[in-house]
Amino acid sequence: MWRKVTSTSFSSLKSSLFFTRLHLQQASKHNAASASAVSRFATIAPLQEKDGRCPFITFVLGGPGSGKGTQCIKIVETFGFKHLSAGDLLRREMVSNSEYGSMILNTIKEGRIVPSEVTVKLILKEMESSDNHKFLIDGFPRSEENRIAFEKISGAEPDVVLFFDCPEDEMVKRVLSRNQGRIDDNIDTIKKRLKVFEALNLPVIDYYAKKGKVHRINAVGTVDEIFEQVKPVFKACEKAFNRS
Ligand SMILES: Nc1ncnc2c1ncn2[C@@H]1O[C@H](COP(=O)(O)OP(=O)(O)OP(=O)(O)O)[C@@H](O)[C@H]1O
Ligand SMILES: O=c1ccn([C@@H]2O[C@H](COP(=O)(O)O)[C@@H](O)[C@H]2O)c(=O)[nH]1
Ligand SMILES: [Mg+2]
Repeated sequence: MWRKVTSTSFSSLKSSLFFTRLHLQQASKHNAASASAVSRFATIAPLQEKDGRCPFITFVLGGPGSGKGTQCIKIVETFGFKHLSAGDLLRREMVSNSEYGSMILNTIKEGRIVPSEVTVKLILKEMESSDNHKFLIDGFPRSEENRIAFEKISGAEPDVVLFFDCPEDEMVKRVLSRNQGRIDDNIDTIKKRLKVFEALNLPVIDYYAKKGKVHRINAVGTVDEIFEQVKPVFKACEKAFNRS
């Protein structure tokens, strides 16, 4: 549970983040009590502080093959985040004898989006069990429904949203040469993923852009060139990393 801030020396950024979260958490409690839509999440608890520090949450968004995972590895090395790829969590769940296994397999094959209930549960479980309090949530939220579910259940909003903006032909080229044996790295599924990205994921980016949280990264160039655009985003947040 977030602790109430009493000091007046906090920066406006910090207090606005805190009060956004407090507001969301209060809204979450209210909604959990009153809205049946949320009742199916009842077994998931809102995010807790870790060692007196608020979780620092980054959503890493961009189309298929835009380089999210590649840049997350570099962010982890430089800034010490915990990287949670929603796609990786779903693939792990799929091969773990889970009741959701065949549903996840079929959904990924079709390039569609797994129900929020499943994905949010997996993400929050990983966040709760991590010693880290700085998270890169890669490839999530995929839709407004995902976003609303995450905010309601966790009681938190992202501090930062990275958007890797990449032309479609470059994304297709990268995915087709990825060679990691993914069942969705074929031209038919890629076309579907691109459509889903445009229809459902861009509205999430628009939503956070209106809140001033989106950092657009030009995802064309070498991995190092792209990381040069990413670095200042987190350098500017270093004070916020350890807020309580
Ligand atoms: N800047 C770059 N230039 C060329 N290739 C790149 C670049 N960044 C990543 N790649 C390569 O493109 C492929 C896709 O990258 P990555 O897996 O990071 O994308 P992603 O956004 O995580 O994709 P997905 O949403 O499908 O998981 C990988 O093979 C990666 O090595
Ligand atoms: O929040 C999520 C994330 C992913 N999926 C499904 O997994 C695949 C692959 O995701 P990557 O981020 O490219 O690894 C995606 O196309 C979706 O089918 C999801 O449903 N929800
Ligand atoms: Mg990825």
